[in-house]
Amino acid sequence: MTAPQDAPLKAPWSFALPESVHRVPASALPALIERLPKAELHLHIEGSLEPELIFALAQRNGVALPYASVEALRAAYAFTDLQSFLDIYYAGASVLLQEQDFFDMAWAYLLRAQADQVVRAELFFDPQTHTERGVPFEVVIRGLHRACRQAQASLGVSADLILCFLRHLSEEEALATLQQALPYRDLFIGVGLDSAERGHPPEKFARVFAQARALGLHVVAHAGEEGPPAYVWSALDVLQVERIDHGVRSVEDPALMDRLAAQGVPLTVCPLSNLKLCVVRDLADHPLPTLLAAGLKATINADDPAYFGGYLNDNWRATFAALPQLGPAQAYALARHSLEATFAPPEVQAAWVARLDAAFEEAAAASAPLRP
Ligand SMILES: Nc1ncnc2[nH]cnc12
Ligand SMILES: [Zn+2]
Repeated sequence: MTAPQDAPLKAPWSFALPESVHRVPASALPALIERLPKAELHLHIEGSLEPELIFALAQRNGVALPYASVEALRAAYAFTDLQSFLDIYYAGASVLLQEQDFFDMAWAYLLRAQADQVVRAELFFDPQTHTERGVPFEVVIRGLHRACRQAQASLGVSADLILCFLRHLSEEEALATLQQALPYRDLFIGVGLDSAERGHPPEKFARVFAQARALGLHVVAHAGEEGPPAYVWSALDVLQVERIDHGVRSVEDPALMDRLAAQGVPLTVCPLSNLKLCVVRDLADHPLPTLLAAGLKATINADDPAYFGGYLNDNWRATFAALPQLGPAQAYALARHSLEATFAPPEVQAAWVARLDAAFEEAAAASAPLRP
């Protein structure tokens, strides 16, 4: 007699779940999560600057820091909202002066990403944070780009850069930054929008995003982190973004949820960031399961790992530990969404998805009961 087949889980996503997903027991999930190939799509490279590297660069560059030690700096990482974090984050970036500093910061992150099985990283950088202090744009982008190329060559990690405009500054300053970036057009793949969200709606940057699109650049924007669902609507309608960064407040607006699901717009969700910046009170309250159940293309990302207590796999681990609604099907969907939401060519994405499927197949086979 053959065992009755489990009814296939009804997945609301754009792909069928491989059959192996149903054969992975929940007990095998923590180890499997560590090994899954993933993409990191929401990572501010300046937010990967660990206190130890801040102190080492401060010493190398003769920069005075307002903290006596690594421990004193780390102790200041107690945030009440986005702005309280940004104040410390911009201060930390002040030690970055030379091309080698930008390389060292990005290289440290890329090594860490490789350990978390990141196959693709699309890294945000904030040039205005540096050019405002007199560091030339070229110094910033050449150091970061060299680390990305070396990651592909020696770590097998595919990495590219996304230039973010600071939304607390004016659109004129963003336009000037885009002009400054044009000679280096081949060294970055897109533009984004970050920094203080409240009071700085996406429509403030309509013209600079139109210019970026006309140049053939990819476009993404932070929206719906602290800001209202209306900012997600205008990021889609006015900026015409391809992905929404964060977007967690979309759960407050059922019509917006329908739109995001119908259009398959990826959301780059950052659970530990949301916890540390008090966007959610507890990870157990995080809307990620609701987003997935509604068929949205949600992904897990680290945002600013040096400040929020964890890199990519730390985010996966903490999120799955806090939310029992998340099982093997959701792990598969989250990893697959991340790979298919990259700006890599479709055939490259397909090769990564094949590795994802193989990881699930291997875990299912290893968990199968032995036949007598
Ligand atoms: N979480 C975040 N939100 C907005 N801007 C940022 N810059 C760095 N991290 C950020
Ligand atoms: Zn962010």
